[in-house]
Amino acid sequence: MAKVFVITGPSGVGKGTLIRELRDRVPELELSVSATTRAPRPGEADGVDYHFLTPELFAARVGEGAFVEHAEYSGRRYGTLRAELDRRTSGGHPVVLEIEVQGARQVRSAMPEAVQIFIVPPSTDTLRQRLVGRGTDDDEQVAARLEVAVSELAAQDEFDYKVTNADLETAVAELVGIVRRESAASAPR
Ligand SMILES: Nc1ncnc2c1ncn2[C@@H]1O[C@H](COP(=O)(O)OP(=O)(O)OP(=O)(O)O)[C@@H](O)[C@H]1O
Ligand SMILES: Nc1nc2c(ncn2[C@@H]2O[C@H](COP(=O)(O)O)[C@@H](O)[C@H]2O)c(=O)[nH]1
Repeated sequence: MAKVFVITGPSGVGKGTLIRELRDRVPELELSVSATTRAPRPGEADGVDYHFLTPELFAARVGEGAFVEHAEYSGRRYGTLRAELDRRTSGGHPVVLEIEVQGARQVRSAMPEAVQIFIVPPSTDTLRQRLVGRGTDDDEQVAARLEVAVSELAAQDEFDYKVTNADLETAVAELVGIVRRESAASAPR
């Protein structure tokens, strides 16, 4: 069985950046591409960064039971399509999901064997600086994301692992260690 890793934590903490670096070092690690109703950012491509769905199509897919988990975040919908996850796990390679905390909880119920990792920012100030520095969200969106971050940070002890993303290299090395250790532990002998 393919090992599933959930990487969660507040928006702007560096989940996407860490996963890119992690996949450079663990090339067999597959990324499950999420679905969302938010608009693509400059440079984002459909099917690569997200499956971009209209609100109507997303709702229809929810009705069909097509999602493993889904959640509303900052006024938009996000979710993991069962078909996407099945396709990624079918090769037997480890798979990573990058999702917010409500979705991570749903995955914990549906797939208790999945390894859940919470990424912690060095401080709330640093989180704000990263969100602002990324330049993808206006002031109102940054404030909304920081408000959600407060409750997400309060949930960090629910997760199997906590990794602080202060120095990028240190955090990536920690993630590589977790993925390699957990994958080896579940490999057939
Ligand atoms: N260790 C780090 N040190 C400094 N900057 C970082 C570090 N990790 C990530 N960043 C920067 O922080 C910003 C946010 O990172 P990223 O987009 O990866 O966050 P995210 O958690 O994936 O956000 P979202 O959940 O909104 O997708 C980016 O500009 C990224 O370059
Ligand atoms: N529950 C889910 N959350 C997801 C999924 N894909 C991404 N996300 C999370 O949403 C927020 C906002 O993302 P952004 O791309 O608009 O910055 C962030 O925390 C993501 O991790 C998903 O499939 N399910």
